[in-house]
Amino acid sequence: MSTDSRPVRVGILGMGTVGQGTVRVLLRNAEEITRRVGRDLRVVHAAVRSPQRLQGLDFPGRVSVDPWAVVRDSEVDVLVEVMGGTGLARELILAAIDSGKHVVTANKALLAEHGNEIFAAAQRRGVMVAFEAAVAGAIPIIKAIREGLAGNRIHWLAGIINGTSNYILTQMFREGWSFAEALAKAQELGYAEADPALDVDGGDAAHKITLMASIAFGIPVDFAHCHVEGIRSLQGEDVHYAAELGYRIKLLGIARRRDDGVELRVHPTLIPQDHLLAHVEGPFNAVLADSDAAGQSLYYGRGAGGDPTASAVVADLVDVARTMTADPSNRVPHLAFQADALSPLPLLPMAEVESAYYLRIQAENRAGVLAQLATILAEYQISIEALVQRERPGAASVPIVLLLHRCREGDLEQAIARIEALPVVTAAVLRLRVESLDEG
Ligand SMILES: NC(=O)C1=CN([C@@H]2O[C@H](COP(=O)(O)OP(=O)(O)OC[C@H]3O[C@@H](n4cnc5c(N)ncnc54)[C@H](OP(=O)(O)O)[C@@H]3O)[C@@H](O)[C@H]2O)C=CC1
Ligand SMILES: N[C@@H](CCO)C(=O)O
Repeated sequence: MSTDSRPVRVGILGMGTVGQGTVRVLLRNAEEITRRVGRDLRVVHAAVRSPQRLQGLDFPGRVSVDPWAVVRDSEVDVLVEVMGGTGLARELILAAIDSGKHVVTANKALLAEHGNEIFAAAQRRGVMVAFEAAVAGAIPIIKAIREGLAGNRIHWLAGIINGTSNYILTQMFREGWSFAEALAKAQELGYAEADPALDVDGGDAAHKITLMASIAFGIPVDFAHCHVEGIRSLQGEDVHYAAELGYRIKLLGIARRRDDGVELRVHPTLIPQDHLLAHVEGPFNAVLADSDAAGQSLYYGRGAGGDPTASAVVADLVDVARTMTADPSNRVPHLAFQADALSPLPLLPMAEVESAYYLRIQAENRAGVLAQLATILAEYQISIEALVQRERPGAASVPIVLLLHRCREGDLEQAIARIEALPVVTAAVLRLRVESLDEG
């Protein structure tokens, strides 16, 4: 039992999907939480732009429309930031840290872009910034990597870490919904970001893999060098060709440590259809970690939505409440490694990445085309593993799908430029990466 039995007083910025979920979970599980912490966690003040959003919620504290009122409230010990954005949210969090408040946030965009500044400020002031909810919703992935795998050298992480885009891919390609229908439903269910382009264009997954790379490899947060591609370019025919070749397509975030640097990338990826990750559907997330002692470990759960995200926010509140009286130097470091022991490993450009590839090449429907493609690829020492070409009698052009063995992306890009310049090739080449997700 803690020696300080006073309630820990919580202020919340934002009472939308996550904010309301957090209050609901805190109220519903109050007794269990108190038994775990040894003190009550009590929400005393919340900020929301439209207070009518709180109708129907048995909200126990004060409500302000001005978020600064919560930050400046001397009765607030811990600030939960779940309003989103990277401008005002940054100022509010820095001010809260400056006044000695601990912070819990679900805001991956803010931490991916300003994490180094925020963690440094918290380190100086001796307060905690906890962010379990920022990555993979309910899955305790930050704790798993930062603490559970702390004895390992982590080789790589690969994750389905955007619930909205995984939900859209599932509904489009398994249920036959349109992109617009699936996105609208994801927004209605509270999965999507305020700006859903962040979900479908890969930015949200990039924020998350950037944070995970930092805690896995002990490197500063460097979102600017993360390579990002989303799901908009995917077509039904790619999903079907991939299936024919034995693969499923998922939006993956990948962070891989190499001797010469770190690969950090988000893109649609073909993965073997019998792999566990291939069966992660709807708003669920999963992260596969490959490390030297543990081998491969897989973490699976709900990646978005009010209650699942609240589960992570409340877990962080419990952690903060348990350790807020401890000497700051004895707490778990924000980025898993001691702040003065971060590695300068560079993030590698995509040209240096090695992968297998799927190409869809639209070309004139006549003899000799395949030979031209094979000749160009051979000049870059790129070999073909499999090929799919359907007869389409009478069609002026046909898709040719190639599965390529592993090669350097810079070489492939040069070969693709040569292929696109061929007079027989009628459209831009679609290039997707293929990952076997094998150990090591
Ligand atoms: N939804 C999810 O599944 C997950 C979300 N997150 C992150 O959590 C954060 C919140 O997301 P979510 O709950 O979905 O977002 P919502 O849009 O549902 O809620 C945001 C809340 O913040 C309030 N707000 C925004 N700006 C201000 C302001 N200037 N002053 C006062 N209140 C403000 C809004 O008020 P009003 O309602 O009046 O506009 C609203 O109550 C984001 O950073 C998001 O990326 C993280 C993991 C999962
Ligand atoms: N918009 C995010 C919320 C969870 O971080 C997603 O869909 O995964």
